[in-house]
Amino acid sequence: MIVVSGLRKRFGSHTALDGMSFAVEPGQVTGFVGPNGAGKSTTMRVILGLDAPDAGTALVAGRPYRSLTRPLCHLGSLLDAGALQPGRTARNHLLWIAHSQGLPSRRVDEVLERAGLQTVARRAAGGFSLGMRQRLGIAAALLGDPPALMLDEPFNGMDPEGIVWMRQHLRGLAAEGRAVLVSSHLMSELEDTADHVVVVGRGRVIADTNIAALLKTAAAGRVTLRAGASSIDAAAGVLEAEGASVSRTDVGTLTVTGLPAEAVVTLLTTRGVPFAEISSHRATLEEAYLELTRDAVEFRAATGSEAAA
Ligand SMILES: Nc1ncnc2c1ncn2[C@@H]1O[C@H](COP(=O)(O)OP(=O)(O)OP(=O)(O)O)[C@@H](O)[C@H]1O
Repeated sequence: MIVVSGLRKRFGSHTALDGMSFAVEPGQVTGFVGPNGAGKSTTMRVILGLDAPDAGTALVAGRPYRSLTRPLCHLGSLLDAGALQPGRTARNHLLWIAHSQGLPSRRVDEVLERAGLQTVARRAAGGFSLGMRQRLGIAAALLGDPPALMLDEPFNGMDPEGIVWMRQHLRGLAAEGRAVLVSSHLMSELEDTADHVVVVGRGRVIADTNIAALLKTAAAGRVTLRAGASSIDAAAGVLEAEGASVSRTDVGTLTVTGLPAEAVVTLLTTRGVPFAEISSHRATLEEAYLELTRDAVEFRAATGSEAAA
């Protein structure tokens, strides 16, 4: 388990971490999401002891990472897939790490197979695509068979097949009981992958929530109604008269809030207003993310100005 408490870190006058606190539980994939510059990589570097915080603590298995005797057996990490010696083969890259940590060579062949890299194991890693380097980084993170894993933007550079592989792989690692922390600046990348999400902005946590609960709240009370051009206005009028709020989201489509789907069906049927389809809205993770951060005015303003810059 990874526990981060009250981390603060300044680079000159810039505050990168402003009281970052969260825990990564075993048996689940925890998404670590926020816009560029939100402090995700800095947090991960602090967890690994690569950056020293000005305040706060980051503990792995109850201790600072640097004080662990065999750190790779407690936490496997992938921060920068490009950090390898280009002339070295994938297998030799892993052998070098394994031997430096007193791990047996057989682990190298096991993780190569797990990452789907057996056929390219004897090729120089310098010729690998970014997606293959990500796989090699994951193989390295697994060498010590650690109960916790931490991956910074592992979907970067992956083709669609690689993304599917990565999602299944992360889910498999969590199913084995490991605590898996995965950062991304795109909430949608974590669809069908994360069980839990820690949303960050400007160096602090905006939300720390279970994905299922988040999607349920985001979708709560929204109904999509499709009707023909001749009845759509009548449908809107009937529903508004009952206190619902109605907005036109597309031609022939209304989004209704304030009335459950069953009530919308009953009302339109009893008033004789024809409709083609009524469905409860299923929120996407991206929608839930936007809803979650809607009130964080400072965060949204920062995101906008950063985007403009
Ligand atoms: N070594 C450093 N020196 C100066 N500023 C830094 C340094 N490392 C990070 N920062 C700044 O700290 C802030 C947080 O950066 P960080 O890389 O942790 O964000 P991030 O959420 O990982 O973003 P990204 O998705 O772009 O990787 C940024 O404003 C960044 O410019």
